[in-house]
Amino acid sequence: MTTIADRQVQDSGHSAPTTHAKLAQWVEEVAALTKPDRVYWVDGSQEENDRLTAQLVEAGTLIKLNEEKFPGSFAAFSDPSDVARVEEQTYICSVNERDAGFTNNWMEPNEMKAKLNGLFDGAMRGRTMYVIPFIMGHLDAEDPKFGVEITDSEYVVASMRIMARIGTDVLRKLEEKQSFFVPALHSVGAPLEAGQADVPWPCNPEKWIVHFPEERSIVSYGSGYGGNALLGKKCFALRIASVVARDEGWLAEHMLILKLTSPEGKDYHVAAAFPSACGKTNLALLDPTIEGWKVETLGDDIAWMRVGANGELRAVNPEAGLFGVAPGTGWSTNPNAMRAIEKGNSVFTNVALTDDGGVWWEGMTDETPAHLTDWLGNDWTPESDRPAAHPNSRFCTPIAQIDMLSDEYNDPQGVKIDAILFGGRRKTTVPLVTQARSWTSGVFMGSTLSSETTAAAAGQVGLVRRDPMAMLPFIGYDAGDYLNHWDSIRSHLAEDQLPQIFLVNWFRRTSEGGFAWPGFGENSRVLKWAIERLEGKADAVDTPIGFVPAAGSLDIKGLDLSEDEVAEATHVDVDEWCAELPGIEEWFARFGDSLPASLRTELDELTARLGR
Ligand SMILES: Nc1nc2c(ncn2[C@@H]2O[C@H](COP(=O)(O)OP(=O)(O)OP(=O)(O)O)[C@@H](O)[C@H]2O)c(=O)[nH]1
Ligand SMILES: O=C([O-])CC(=O)C(=O)O
Ligand SMILES: [Mn+2]
Repeated sequence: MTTIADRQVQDSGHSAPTTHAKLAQWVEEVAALTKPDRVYWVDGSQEENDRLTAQLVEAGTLIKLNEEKFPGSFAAFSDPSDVARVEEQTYICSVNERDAGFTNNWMEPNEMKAKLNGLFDGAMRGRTMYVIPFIMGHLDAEDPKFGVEITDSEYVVASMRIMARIGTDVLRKLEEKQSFFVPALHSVGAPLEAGQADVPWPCNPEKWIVHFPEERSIVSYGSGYGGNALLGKKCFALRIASVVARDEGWLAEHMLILKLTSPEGKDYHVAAAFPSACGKTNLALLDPTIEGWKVETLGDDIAWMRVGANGELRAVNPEAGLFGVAPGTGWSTNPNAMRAIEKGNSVFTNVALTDDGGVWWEGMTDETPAHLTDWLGNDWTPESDRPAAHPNSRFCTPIAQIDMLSDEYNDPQGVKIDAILFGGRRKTTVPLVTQARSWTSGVFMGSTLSSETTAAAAGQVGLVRRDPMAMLPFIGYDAGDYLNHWDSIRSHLAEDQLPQIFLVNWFRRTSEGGFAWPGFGENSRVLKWAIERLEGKADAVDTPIGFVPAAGSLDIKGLDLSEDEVAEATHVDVDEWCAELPGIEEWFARFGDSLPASLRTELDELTARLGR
């Protein structure tokens, strides 16, 4: 049988079908180290994807879904130990330890490289080594940001094809100017000895997700899971890009981007940073419940923002797909995501299977199917005492399948950001929405953002931790330098172009324990209030933490909430905020000298306003 790799090598006549000298050399070096059976250059075509996914079905990694219900779609089930990002094993190996900062793990680069060289020696034995040229952002961007991922996982190839622009077009563009590319090396760390049978989800108990910020390179070992293995996403577009952005004067952020049109036909753009599994995809695909307002999607996870010619903040989404949390995504909460998913061409990971070859997860439909195969492959019924889908199960779907995708998604110039939201998952203290008094006060809100941990990362869930700008696991350099960088962006923005900053919390609980705010589509009411603040229309109450909606200023028409219940969601409890202060002091103390003075002043002023 001719393997895919053989065919490609025969077609092109040589093992490195590129005129990019550095790339050819790197591929050769990696092949010599990892010793794969074959090297294959990914072209990104549909035909190639069909072959690869067929191969994955044969290997048992993918299950082909019911073609009528989910055309061209597949389900994958990971090893139960490989279901989320591994922050403990994620490293920023800057030359100086100081530059990794206290929020990152650090190891001396040469020591790390020696360790990785040991692990990668022969790591791809028995497997195919895939070379995936990719770009984050637009091919015709002014300064295109290229990457090349080398991986021994077909699942990664199929997923990267959805999440980024990949393949021959990218390679040709890369060759044109012999451009720089971020080398991103990935192996599942499971070489096959002669005659050894493969498993459906090869991975290694030992995992390393490593970034070399000065070199702008990435090495990932042992995991096949999304954020650990699809290296264009968190590793490149956030950790490495944040370093590039610091050096080049822009921002790489964990933010959704949406376009909002008011009943008067005025367009606004909002970027919002919430930690993993805290509502970005849901807000980005929001179906407004209020009359006359329209939402369109630009991005659901990552925003690259730079200062435009008129001193405005402009954002692009560098990704091409959604890698969304499945549980909680349903016809009642997020119909736009459901419609995009139904169009097919998707890869689902760790969801449950229905008996008719479809997928299901908690919250997808109001009615729970009577029988499922759960993500671990066991029979499942509504009586089972465990979730059918893993809490961090995901759908991976082309962004172009979103009906409400804005045309502006395709504009390499991006969109002008009018408002920035920072949000977290807090049961108490943080009101539904608060407008910052100023840019600096908004940066303070971002820098002290707190949220309960979720299933998106390995480890205990539900612990409150500080998560600056929702970037805690993704800042590729010293966190104090990062806050200083945010602070400094201010001086490049024109006074009349400054985005307004808001702090939001969809997850506050009532005294009875339920959500104080219905969330999802109803969050359009909060967006409306924010925009009306920009327009100078909505009333607000000046509180110690910022401006919150005055009674009656939040549109609750048609909502099954009383004014008292709205007050419970929006009120500022001074005692709760006073109790919050020691934690913020402790958090700031960790920055030492690198904390921007402006944020220290903000905290002092907040403390004074709270009467402490
Ligand atoms: N109560 C409530 N839950 C929400 C709301 N928005 C999202 N969620 C839930 O939060 C979880 C994560 O939502 P997502 O929108 O996928 O989060 P994300 O920030 O895109 O997550 P990542 O992809 O990990 O970065 C899902 O289970 C949602 O159902 C909301 O407004 N209210
Ligand atoms: O990176 C991932 O695996 C998924 C994701 O979007 C996040 O965790 O923020
Ligand atoms: Mn994310």
